[in-house]
Amino acid sequence: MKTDTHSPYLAFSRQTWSELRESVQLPLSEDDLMRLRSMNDRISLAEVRDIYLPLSRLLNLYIKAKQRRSRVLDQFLGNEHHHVPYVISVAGSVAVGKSTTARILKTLLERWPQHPRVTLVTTDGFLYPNAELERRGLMKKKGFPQSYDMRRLVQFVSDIKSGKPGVKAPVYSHLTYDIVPGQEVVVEQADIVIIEGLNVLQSGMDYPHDPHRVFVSDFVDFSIYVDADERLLKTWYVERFLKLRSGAFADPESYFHHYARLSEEEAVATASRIWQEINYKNLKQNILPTRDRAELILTKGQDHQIEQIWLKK
Ligand SMILES: Nc1ncnc2c1ncn2[C@@H]1O[C@H](COP(=O)(O)OP(=O)(O)O)[C@@H](O)[C@H]1O
Ligand SMILES: CC(C)(COP(=O)(O)O)[C@@H](O)C(=O)NCCC(=O)O
Repeated sequence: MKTDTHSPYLAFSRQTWSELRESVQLPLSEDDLMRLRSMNDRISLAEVRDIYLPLSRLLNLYIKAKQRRSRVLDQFLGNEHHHVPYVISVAGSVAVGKSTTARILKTLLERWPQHPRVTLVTTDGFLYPNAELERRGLMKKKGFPQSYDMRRLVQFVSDIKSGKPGVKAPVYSHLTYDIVPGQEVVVEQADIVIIEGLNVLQSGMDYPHDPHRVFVSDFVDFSIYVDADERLLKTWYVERFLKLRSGAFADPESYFHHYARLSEEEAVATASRIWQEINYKNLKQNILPTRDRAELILTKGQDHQIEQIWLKK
């Protein structure tokens, strides 16, 4: 572990961090391993053991401390104890692996007796529907601050943190490339809510078109930023696009059905263009500048291996 007195972060190498797994009392069961494997067969189980397992232990300690603190406050105020979920956010570029990280954390955190109910929410549900984006001339700006109904997202997180029952979030489909009418995720009795999206560390400054004073981060207990070199990000974006081309794009319901007919070379060129014109621009302008607001930064190298961990002191 490196300590630089001027940095707000403690820096861990992969090796030092992985040694912390010794302190984890809940080893992975065969069942956990099966669940993780069925989620994404490219996830390395060594990675789960060395990186994500110690992280789940750290989160478990933070959550228990927060639960104790809120019981003390209720006792002091003479209030009946009410249950409020612990909120974890996961930020980073498109294709860095936010949703995979969020799903691994959900699987691991559910195993702890203090917080078995974990709900996952993605902020893409708060994108404006395509019809509205078209009306505003924003179809090529999906993922940029202007493309989200940020006030609705902030209200959603605020409702969760005020302990409201049955808080609802809209749902986005990567297949139809649009909000799914009538579908919603309901957050009910959750011990932990994981909110994943490229915008979760953004503040009012990032929304000059719609300035607001309350941010998602005001309601988040622990924030994570998943980071990687931009060349790796582009490779992962193109690889995912190629995978979708031979899978989901073949579905006539898919917004990108016409991409299924592209040759491999054409598909790589199309994905590279979308990356360069939309997602890379968004990364540079709106996502990367929020990285240092995170409590924890996971820096990935080749094959999604986490090489460095930065934890705020
Ligand atoms: N830990 C990991 N190990 C192996 N592959 C991964 C890992 N995380 C993500 N991927 C792959 O990288 C691509 C992007 O991941 P995804 O979670 O969809 O990213 P995001 O939600 O940030 O857009 C996907 O093809 C996914 O299978
Ligand atoms: C819906 C998104 C903004 C969000 O990305 P995610 O949270 O899945 O990383 C992104 O996947 C997207 O659609 N970007 C627009 C350009 C593109 O089609 O990739």
